[in-house]
Amino acid sequence: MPNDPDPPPAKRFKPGPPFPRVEPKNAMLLPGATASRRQLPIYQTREALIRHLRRLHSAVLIGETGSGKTTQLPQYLYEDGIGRQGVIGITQPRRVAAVSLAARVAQEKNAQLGKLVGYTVRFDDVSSPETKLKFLTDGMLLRESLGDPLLLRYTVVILDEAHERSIHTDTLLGVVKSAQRRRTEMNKIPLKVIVMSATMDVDLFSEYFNKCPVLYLEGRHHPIQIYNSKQPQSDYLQAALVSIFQIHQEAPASHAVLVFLTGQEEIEALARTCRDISKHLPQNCPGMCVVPLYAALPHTHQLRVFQPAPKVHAAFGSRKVVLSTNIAETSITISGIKYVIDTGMVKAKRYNPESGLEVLALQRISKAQAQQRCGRAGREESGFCYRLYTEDEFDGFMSMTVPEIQRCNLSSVLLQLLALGVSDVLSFDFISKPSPESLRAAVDQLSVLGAVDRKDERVMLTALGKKMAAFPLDPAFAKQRILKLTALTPAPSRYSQTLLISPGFSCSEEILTLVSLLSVDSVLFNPPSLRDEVATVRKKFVSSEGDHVTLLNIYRAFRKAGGNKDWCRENFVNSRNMGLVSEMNLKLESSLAEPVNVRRCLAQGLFTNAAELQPDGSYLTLDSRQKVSIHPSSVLFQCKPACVVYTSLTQTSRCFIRDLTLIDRDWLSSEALPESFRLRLHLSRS
Ligand SMILES: Nc1ncnc2c1ncn2[C@@H]1O[C@H](COP(=O)(O)OP(=O)(O)OP(=O)(O)O)[C@@H](O)[C@H]1O
Repeated sequence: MPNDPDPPPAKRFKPGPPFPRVEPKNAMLLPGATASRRQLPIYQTREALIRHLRRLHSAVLIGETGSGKTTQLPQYLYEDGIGRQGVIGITQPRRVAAVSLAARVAQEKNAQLGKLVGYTVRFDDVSSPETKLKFLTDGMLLRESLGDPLLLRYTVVILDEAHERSIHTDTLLGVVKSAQRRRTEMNKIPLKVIVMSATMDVDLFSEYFNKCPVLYLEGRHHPIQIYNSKQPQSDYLQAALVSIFQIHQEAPASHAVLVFLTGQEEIEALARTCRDISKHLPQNCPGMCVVPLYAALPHTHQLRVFQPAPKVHAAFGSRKVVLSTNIAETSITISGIKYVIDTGMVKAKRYNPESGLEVLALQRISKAQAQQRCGRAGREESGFCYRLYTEDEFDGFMSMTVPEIQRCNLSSVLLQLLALGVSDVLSFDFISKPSPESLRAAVDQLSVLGAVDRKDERVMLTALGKKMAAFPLDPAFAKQRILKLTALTPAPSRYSQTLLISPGFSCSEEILTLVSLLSVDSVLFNPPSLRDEVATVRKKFVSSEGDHVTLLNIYRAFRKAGGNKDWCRENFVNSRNMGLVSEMNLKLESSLAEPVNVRRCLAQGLFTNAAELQPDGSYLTLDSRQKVSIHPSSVLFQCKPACVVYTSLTQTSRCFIRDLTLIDRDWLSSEALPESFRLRLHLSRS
């Protein structure tokens, strides 16, 4: 470790109050409970819980992180014969949680994964007709509801981690509530709904489900000692680095560390620094195995966090240090984690309905998130949480995270609701209403795309809109031959336009392929430590026309190589994710369309995402006049093109545009684009 003037954590941090601990009382042994299951706090209340839940239609369940809600409650219900006529579905905001929880519960039930206990997540369905306990992402259940609005396959739906308030959870809450009511009205098997979390606004949820009872689970399995920084930290990354190495030099190697950071680049950079520093530590220090975890990481790599650290140091063992985004914040148990380091920061979506811009911006977490982060320690034994912010700073955090539905573009959600037959989408029973401006902006956008018609105050799905809604990607993917895409998530609605107009440019195959490539998890590996090597091998694919054409070149080469794994490794291509796109029957032939057609089509489809070079070298978005910069990962980074369209916008130190295509500004004057946009374009030029 380089000269480090900071005192050890115990001196830099101030202890906060420990989590309360409830000693287990004498409990009756129930069938199906193994010793470790019986030790969880929820076990003490099993009988009472079941008694209440047997008669309740809806309930809110709140209990400490790690008390056993997610892994135990579904098993209790099943073991006590509740909901056995159908499936007990447990939703999770994230895929990695759904998969790891299903694996844990299957193990506890001594069952083969995919039989009694299974999961369904994007691209991966490990369930069968035998599956009674099914873990799934809330997005997947929402998808299922399109084909089965009453959710008749389910007898119980447990909405877990409801405090996260993702757009899918909030929409699902309304869908589940409506299915429950309609099933009762139609005398069908009732649907039991249980909303769970350790950190939620219980009154809000109880009120929403007709003032249903709130069940409190008392007790914490293992104590967690929280320490707050004594001083505000000006550089949370540096503070995290110092804390990691102080723990590393003081604690036994078996004590793993989990650090919460904000995004891929930050994580990869810190991982590199940690690996470099750990090489220069004294001989008697344990080895360090740094494991990154973020959404864009291939799924198999994500699962590495659950494995023990490989023995890199024969004599002193090696410590697992997990560097993660908020993907590890809720639900999951990572074995060995004794220490959590919480930077208090997160990258979250923000939407401005006036500009139509949706950006990812760095911000402080909420108190609920801080508590969830803490709860990732102390799961197998007592733990510690080092918060890189002071108690005063913590007091200033918002208590709950602002629901995503109030800070993102709503067009995909509205389209799904319309497809579900919701007659009045603008007054849909959302648990927290989105702003009228966002709703109006979403309707406007769908209307520009031809997905909806407006009559008076009513919004109706057009025949085209119905087709669009059949696909989870985005309204515009309504094309029969990509039916296999049904497992993808919604992409920004701006792709819609692109796909719709692609036949006019004779480049439907290219655009379909592009949208798929941009919608699956990253198809390319870009390890920062090998940046130069990656740049060298990618040179042969790079097009001066931009990232989209470059991506198509890589895809074509992948198909030509027959998806060969060695080829993928050499070219830093993620063979699994690329293979998924290829399996979708996107047989892109080599010279179907001229790249210029693809670019023209992208320009017209993504017209709201156009940006123009300014005399001072910066870029301004044409629609909302926002200052942006080209992200260094773009092949156009060095070229300073005059005008581009981009796929996404990320705000970190600056507002970066990513995945670009070079365009001619005049293409944006096309009659096909809305009059209002052309007028604005004209004004900006004059
Ligand atoms: N994969 C696992 N490996 C080891 N122990 C596990 C695993 N999953 C769960 N556990 C044990 O079971 C306990 C309960 O986990 P569970 O996910 O059911 O709690 P929870 O109350 O839902 O927590 P949270 O609110 O954090 O999701 C954990 O604290 C841990 O002791």
